Amino acid sequence: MTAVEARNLHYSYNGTKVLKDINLKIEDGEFVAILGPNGAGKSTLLKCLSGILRCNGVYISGRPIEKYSRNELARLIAYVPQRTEPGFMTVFDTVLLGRRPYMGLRPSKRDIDAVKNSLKKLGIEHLALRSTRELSGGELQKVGIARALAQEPEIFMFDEPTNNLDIRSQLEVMKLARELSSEGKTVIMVMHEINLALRFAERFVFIFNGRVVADGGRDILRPALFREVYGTDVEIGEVRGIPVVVPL
Ligand SMILES: Nc1ncnc2c1ncn2[C@@H]1O[C@H](COP(=O)(O)OP(=O)(O)OP(=O)(O)O)[C@@H](O)[C@H]1O
Repeated sequence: MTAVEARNLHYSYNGTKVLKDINLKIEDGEFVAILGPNGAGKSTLLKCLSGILRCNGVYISGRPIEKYSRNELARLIAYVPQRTEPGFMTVFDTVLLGRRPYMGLRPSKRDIDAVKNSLKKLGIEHLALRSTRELSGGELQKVGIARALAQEPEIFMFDEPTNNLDIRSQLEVMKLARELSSEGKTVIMVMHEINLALRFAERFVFIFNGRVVADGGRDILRPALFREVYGTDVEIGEVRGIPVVVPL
């Protein structure tokens, strides 16, 4: 079934059009990387698809996004922003916020367990009682991802989740995303690290000047596409069977 769909999606900020006629159909369990240069409209697209920005033409499981209540949407979609803002709460309580769509006045054992499991998955249990104001950029990034896991949604939308992460943590996050997708969750990830995208995602959507200019599997990744979208020459090779893009 189609998890997320955009039909003739347009979006403007103060009269300036940044998304133009976007048509996309993302199926349940797909792992899609959204790629493209700075300012192309990737984050805006993710915000439209997640309901953070109100746009016409977004459908979640075949139903217009505006027909869902906030709570319904929060059970379906977890959106992880580019930057998780630090606050006065502990890491544990911040991740517990992901349980809000399910929680009554007090967290249940199920809520607590979901938080503990998410912290464990991200390898940050030792930070549970630290204030989020005392974390490094990468640690904070992991807190944002843990909060999304605790939310137990059907669809994950990540905006550059590997930002601030060291190479080992980058791999862990990408493996986690692939695991989610193999469990049937839909993963939509805005990212710049083309080689990580190539290795882990199964579909690539390139945004350029607010439009989808390419959409497909590894076979669409040709040097001509990189020249068109990024204005740079690349060579596409392979290491241990994994495709690698090298800018020249
Ligand atoms: N809140 C806003 N108000 C006005 N213009 C905005 C706003 N947010 C983004 N823009 C503009 O919209 C365009 C698309 O921005 P967006 O953040 O979607 O790009 P992006 O592809 O995610 O870029 P990056 O890779 O640099 O994160 C840019 O020209 C940006 O300056």
